[in-house]
Amino acid sequence: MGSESIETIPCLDFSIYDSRFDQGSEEWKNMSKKVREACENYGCFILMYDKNNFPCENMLMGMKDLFDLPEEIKRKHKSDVPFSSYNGGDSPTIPLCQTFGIHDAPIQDNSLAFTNLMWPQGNPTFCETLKAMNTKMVELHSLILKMILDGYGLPKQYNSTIEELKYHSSFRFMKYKVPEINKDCEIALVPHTDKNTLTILCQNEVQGLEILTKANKWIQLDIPQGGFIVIVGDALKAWSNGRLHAPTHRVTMCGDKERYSFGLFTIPKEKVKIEVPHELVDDKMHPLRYRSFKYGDYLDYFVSTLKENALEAFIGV
Ligand SMILES: O=C(O)CCC(=O)C(=O)O
Ligand SMILES: [Fe+2]
Repeated sequence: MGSESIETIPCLDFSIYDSRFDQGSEEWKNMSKKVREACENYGCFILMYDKNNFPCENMLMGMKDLFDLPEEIKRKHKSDVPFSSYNGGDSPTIPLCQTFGIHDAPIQDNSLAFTNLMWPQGNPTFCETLKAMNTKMVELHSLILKMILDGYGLPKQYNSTIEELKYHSSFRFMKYKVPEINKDCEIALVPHTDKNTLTILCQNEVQGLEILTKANKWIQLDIPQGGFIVIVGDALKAWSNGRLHAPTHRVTMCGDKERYSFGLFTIPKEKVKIEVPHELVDDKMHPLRYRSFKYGDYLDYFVSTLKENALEAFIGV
């Protein structure tokens, strides 16, 4: 055996942290430092939550019913927002994966409109669970982004930047099919970085998410029940002058059980300029890596080129 140690993604216990948590306390500062370090070193971490606060089990149950609906009903979900319409698993980038994206679902009408489109007879349980899950996940995004600000010791004036970085959200449902019988394992979602600000995902008991480390090694995540995975996206990486890492990740399906995951993706306001805070730039260790940009322009660029290194190509100094 070699002496190489296997890297593990940090696991942070957030069960006592909510929006009412004392943000000046030592505990808060310690956790902010751990969040910052995890996001710098890995671009992701596992977050253990209080099960009483997040209706994950109910959401996973509801989404099984959603994916069991007839294809012609699911196809009714169409959206102008990129990657949000129903995708039935026939895309080359997501060969085994079916997805729905609901843009700005916390706005009550969007959750209701989506539910009523899928279940014209109504499905109040699904709708209420979606709204509750959304609200809680948006709160968690705010908490983590605040911790990142505090982890860098940035002044409060940047709170408004956080608001802009998480201005929109997309709630996404994913179902991964089992690989064909003659295949052991199959890539179900091709390697990519998330283009948004921050992603928080929850899954059923079937693992499959893999992260490429900075040392260029794929590691399989083992996300426990009661845990989310938090992933830094390109927009947050750019804002942080590349100090936070946006990890390449993929999903590999093995075995004979379907995988379900859902997540909330926060997305910057399209028209606002994303600009690296001057506090995160210095001549020696952290020279400026990214020019300021409008997020909407970056997304257009990515959608039209689908370049793997879109961020560097678009705004790299
Ligand atoms: O399903 C997962 O665990 C990962 C999904 C993902 O990476 C994405 O939708 O961007
Ligand atoms: Fe992703």
